Amino acid sequence: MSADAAPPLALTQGDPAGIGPDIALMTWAARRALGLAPFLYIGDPAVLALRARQLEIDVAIRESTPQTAADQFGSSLPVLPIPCGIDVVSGEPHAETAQATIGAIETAVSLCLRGEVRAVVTNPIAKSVLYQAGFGFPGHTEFLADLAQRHTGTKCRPVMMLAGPTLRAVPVTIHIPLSAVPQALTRALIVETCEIIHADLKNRFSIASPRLAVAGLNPHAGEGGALGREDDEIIHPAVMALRERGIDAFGPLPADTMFHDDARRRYDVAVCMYHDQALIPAKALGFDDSVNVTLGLPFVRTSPDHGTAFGIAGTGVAKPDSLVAALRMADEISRMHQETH
Ligand SMILES: NC(=O)C1=CN([C@@H]2O[C@H](COP(=O)(O)OP(=O)(O)OC[C@H]3O[C@@H](n4cnc5c(N)ncnc54)[C@H](O)[C@@H]3O)[C@@H](O)[C@H]2O)C=CC1
Ligand SMILES: NCC(=O)COP(=O)(O)O
Repeated sequence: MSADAAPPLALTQGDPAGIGPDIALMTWAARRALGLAPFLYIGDPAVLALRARQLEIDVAIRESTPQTAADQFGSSLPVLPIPCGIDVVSGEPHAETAQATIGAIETAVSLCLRGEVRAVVTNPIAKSVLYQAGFGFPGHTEFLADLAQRHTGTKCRPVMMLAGPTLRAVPVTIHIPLSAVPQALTRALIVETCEIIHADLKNRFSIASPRLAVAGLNPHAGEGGALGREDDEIIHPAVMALRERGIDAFGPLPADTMFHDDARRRYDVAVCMYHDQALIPAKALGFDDSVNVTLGLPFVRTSPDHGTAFGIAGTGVAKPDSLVAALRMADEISRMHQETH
């Protein structure tokens, strides 16, 4: 790395049988046209080489470190090697690769907390594959918070936000069954989530006075209690508490009418009560270019909004756009963060 160059971004492999390697290769191939910041790929060079042949992408794959990646990025794809230990077949996930997948994430976080990379960008993992290998977290979001906590000794509460050109949306509860949502929703959880959103929209997204639109849980936000009591008894008091703390939160809003074009102009983020309430509008409005960004972490983490897409891995059909958006967002936020520290 030349003396004045910023550290690279870290890009984890994700599930090696998924489209992570495809979109990483496509993104690297378009790096000049897109004006992308250098990234260091953390994963198995053999998987990448095989996928490049399948996709007919002409690329030199070069073993690298955070210190050498930025200089190499123009002429080759820099890789910090973490071998998978088996021959990976596109589209055929295998529990034996789980340790390498997890290892790539752990390595990226360690490097980031040591300042050797600027941000962590993760390719998609298949949760079920990792669960088979004993992975004890619902997804990256919770795992990254645990890693941060282990490194820093400070409690960390992560918040998932899907951010696209026309909508930012946060699910207050994430990967839990729908039937568990009403029990999980508490006034304290909503308030804490909104405080983290408010702080990060100001500090990381430069929104001076973020407006938080809080969704109801039940149809018509409970219709005065006739269609459920959580809206009046949990969500409304949470919104009041937030307003008392000076946060511009409003709601609970009927969720069916808060995502149309005019409604979205009235807020900076939609705070939703469960996974699909947030992710359906986010992906419907911007599947190709939305980014999954984790708020509340002591480092910057972004990810494409989509999953492993095993059915199209190795075919050339996968679009790299959401990964490109995730890399751009990680670059912007981490540069801003460096300037203010
Ligand atoms: N950040 C992460 O690690 C995420 C991981 N997942 C995991 O991914 C796995 C598969 O999940 P699914 O629900 O099937 O969602 P998915 O996003 O992998 O696929 C849904 C549909 O979109 C298509 N698709 C996805 N990405 C695409 C791209 N870049 N270009 C073109 N088409 C694309 C797929 O071919 C499929 O038809 C699951 O195990 C899930 O846990 C899902 C979302 C995020
Ligand atoms: N549905 C979003 C998703 O699964 C991403 O989760 P995470 O791995 O970023 O926690």
